[in-house]
Amino acid sequence: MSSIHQPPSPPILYSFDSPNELSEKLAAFIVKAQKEAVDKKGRFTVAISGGSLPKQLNKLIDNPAVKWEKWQVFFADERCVPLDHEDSNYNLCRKELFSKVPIPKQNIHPIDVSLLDDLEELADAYEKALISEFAQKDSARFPVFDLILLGIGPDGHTCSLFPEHPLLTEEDRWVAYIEDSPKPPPKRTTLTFPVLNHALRVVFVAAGEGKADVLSTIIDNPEAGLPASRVRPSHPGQVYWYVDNAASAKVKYQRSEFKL
Ligand SMILES: O=C(O)[C@H](O)[C@@H](O)[C@H](O)[C@H](O)COP(=O)(O)O
Repeated sequence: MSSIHQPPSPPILYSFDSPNELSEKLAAFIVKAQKEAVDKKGRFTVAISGGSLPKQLNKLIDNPAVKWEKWQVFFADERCVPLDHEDSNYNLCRKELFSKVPIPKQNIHPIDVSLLDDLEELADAYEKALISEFAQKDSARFPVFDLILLGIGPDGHTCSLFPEHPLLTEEDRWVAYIEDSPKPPPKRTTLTFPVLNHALRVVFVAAGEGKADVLSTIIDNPEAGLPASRVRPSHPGQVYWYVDNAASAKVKYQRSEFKL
C-alpha cells in the first residue's frame, strides 16, 4: 500500500471533567473505531500499553457493542518478565480487562517468554508475530494498527521510548528492546516510532494532576522533543488526547468539543 506522506494533522485534545467521563467517551471512540475497522477488514488491530491505561478501559467491560472476537491485541510495550509476573503488562491487562470480557485467548499476542534470556531474539520473535498479522494482509512496509493506546510518563516517555535514548532514532525495526529502562523493570520490548507513526489512530490517555506539567510540555512545546511529542502519524493518521481537566490544567492548546 503506497502511503502518500501527508503532514501530520494537529492532535485532537479532549479534556473531560472526570476520569469516569474520560473512560466513557474513550470506550465510545474505541467502539466506533472497531466498527470502521471490522466493516472494512473484518478485524480490529490494537496495541495497548501498561500503567494506568488498562484500568481506564473499564467501560468496555459488559459493553455489548464490543465485538471481542474481531480484536487482535498486541502490546505497545512489555516488560521482559514471565506472563504471570506482577510487572507483566500482559498480566495487568488480563487482570483489569481481558479476564472480564469474552476475547478469545488466541487474539491476545504476548511476547514469547521462552526467549527472555535473549532480548534480540525476543524482539525479533515479536516482530515476526506482527508481520504474520499485518504483512500478509496489509502489505505495508510497517504495520498499520487501527488503534494504538498509549500513556505518558512524567519524563514524557511513551511505550518504552524514553528521553535521550538511542531507541528514539530507530527507523527500521518494528519492535526493539531496552535493557536500561529508567522506569523499572529495566528490560522491556517496545514498538518503535515508525510503527506508532503509521497507525490510523493513536490515543494518548492521561488523567490526574501528576500529568499536568509533562502534558503541557508534550502538547504546548513539542520542540522540546519529548518522546510522546514525536508520535505524529501521517500516513494518514490522527493523534487524540483523552485527558481529564486535572491533567490538562496547564495546557494552552485548544480543546476540541467531544464528538464521534
Ligand atoms: O509499560 C509501561 O510502563 C507503560 O507502557 C508506560 O509507557 C506507561 O504507559 C507510562 O509509564 C504511563 O504510566 P501511568 O499511566 O501508570 O502513569
